[in-house]
Amino acid sequence: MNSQCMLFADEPIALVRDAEGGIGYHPGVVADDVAAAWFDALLPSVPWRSEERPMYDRIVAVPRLMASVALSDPSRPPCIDAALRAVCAVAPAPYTRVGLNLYRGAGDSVAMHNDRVHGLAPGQPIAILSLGAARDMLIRAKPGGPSRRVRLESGSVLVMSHASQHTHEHGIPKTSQPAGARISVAFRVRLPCT
Ligand SMILES: O=C(O)CCC(=O)C(=O)O
Ligand SMILES: [Fe+2]
Repeated sequence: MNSQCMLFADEPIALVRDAEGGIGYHPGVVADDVAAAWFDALLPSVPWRSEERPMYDRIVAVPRLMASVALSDPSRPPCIDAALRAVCAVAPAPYTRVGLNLYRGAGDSVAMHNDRVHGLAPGQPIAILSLGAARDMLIRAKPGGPSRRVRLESGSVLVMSHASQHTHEHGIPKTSQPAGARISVAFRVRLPCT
């Protein structure tokens, strides 16, 4: 890599622009060894749950494990606080809750969707820290058209504005390439009593 590339290696990449900051990808927010240590700490300590949902005439398992932890929960894993500080360095906000996803391998995914904004504080970002294996995210404007593909590397933070949830969808498709496990840690600002 030449010095020009080195200089800009960790620059944020704007993927979507809007009045609230749009959607941006911040590579290298957390060093690789730190991200790996947080992955190793979260994998066994988070209360992962599997969910089912109806699909046509069947009930199917949601293809990933999920968990949710309040940032005020005294039993939260300590690295959540360290992760919060790292995320606040690029997307400061009064976060209240983290939603975690565990993609066990290449077959785990999340379908294209926007995050439900009901109960989230207007104007506040959603910041997703990636740990473990890199996976691609697709981002597409709601009217349809081409998707933008962004590789979410371990230690990166993807920041999405509240407004962008009305205009764009995002998802993590299954991949035909072998993939190790990945944990995403999504920081959100919930309104009180929702
Ligand atoms: O795992 C990710 O990076 C995305 C997760 C996501 O979109 C969600 O939990 O709503
Ligand atoms: Fe989402």
